[in-house]
Amino acid sequence: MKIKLIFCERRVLELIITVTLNPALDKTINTNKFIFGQVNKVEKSIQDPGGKGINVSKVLKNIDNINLAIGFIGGNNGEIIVQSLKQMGIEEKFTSIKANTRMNIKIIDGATGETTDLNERGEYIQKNELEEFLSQYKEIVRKGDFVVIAGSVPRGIPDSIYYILSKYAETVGAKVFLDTSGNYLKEALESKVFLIKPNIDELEEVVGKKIHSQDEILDECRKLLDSKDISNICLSMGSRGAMLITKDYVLKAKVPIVAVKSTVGAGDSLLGGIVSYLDKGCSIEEAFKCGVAASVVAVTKEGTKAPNLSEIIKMMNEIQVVKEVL
Ligand SMILES: Nc1ncnc2c1ncn2[C@@H]1O[C@H](COP(=O)(O)OP(=O)(O)OP(=O)(O)O)[C@@H](O)[C@H]1O
Ligand SMILES: O=P(O)(O)OC[C@@]1(O)O[C@H](CO)[C@@H](O)[C@@H]1O
Repeated sequence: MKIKLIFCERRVLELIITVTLNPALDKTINTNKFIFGQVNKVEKSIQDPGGKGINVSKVLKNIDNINLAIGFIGGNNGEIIVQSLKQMGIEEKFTSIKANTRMNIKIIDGATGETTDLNERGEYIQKNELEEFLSQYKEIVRKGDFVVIAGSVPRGIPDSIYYILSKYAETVGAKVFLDTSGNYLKEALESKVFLIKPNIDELEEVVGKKIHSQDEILDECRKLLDSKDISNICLSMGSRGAMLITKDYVLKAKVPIVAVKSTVGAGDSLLGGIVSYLDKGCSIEEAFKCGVAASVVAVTKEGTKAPNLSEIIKMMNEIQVVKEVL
């Protein structure tokens, strides 16, 4: 593992930075059976700090990777998130905003195991708040860093924001890991990105067409890798596992059948596991296996909870990664 000395005023070596512009306090509501349009009895509800970058930070912390969480935070919900991160021992340097950070509701139907997400858009970010964040970002990100940019973007911020952040990282020599969708993803792909983690819907959105088979997935990913400056596409496919596609080969991983408690944050655990093991100096194959294992453990946990190291290592024994040369 790279030795990293922290912080924040004087930091010496490389760092993993997670960027969550639109964090959320995730409220998970468990019902025995969720019936739309009727009164539903809540069996249990819990709250977790959430937002995709923050979830990646939680995984990294559990696997012992020092990392710094940044983005926007405000109000009561923001305070709860910051306190939770402190308790977990996660370093943060969020930019304070006037508005309250959003709350996202996750409804779990105990009968089907399905999750329904009600995600708020996130309040407006003021111009001065964005400027403060950008100047802090530029102070923090340095050569050799891993920058994980993930999730949606709150109102008041241009579509080009992830392009701006990624281009800056490229300029200073930091590696970018990106997990977002829509225009934010499309625009960011005009910069150099080390890895993107779309699900099928997000991939279809980027390539502008429906994808029906695995051959088509590989074709479309190869076209994307040829036309953009992306090194790796990690495609998450829910209970069908994941693939990691490069110009030369594809890694395929199936996942075991597990008792699912909540799928929220599974994709973030996949990304977190990959980033963690790459940071420890492992090969992309090992890192991918770690990510897949982390994501499988994540779905067995209630709410938006991150898998821990021993659970991930145990699960890695059950994940087979097959490599096919393209
Ligand atoms: N039902 C499941 N059983 C086992 N593993 C699962 C299941 N659902 C998801 N996973 C694992 O989690 C990974 C990520 O899941 P998914 O493709 O749903 O991510 P996502 O769409 O990015 O989700 P999110 O945005 O909520 O994190 C999958 O590639 C798989 O490894
Ligand atoms: O609205 P976004 O930013 O796309 O997604 C937000 C979110 O659903 O993503 C995480 C799970 O991946 C949750 O913690 C959080 O509520």
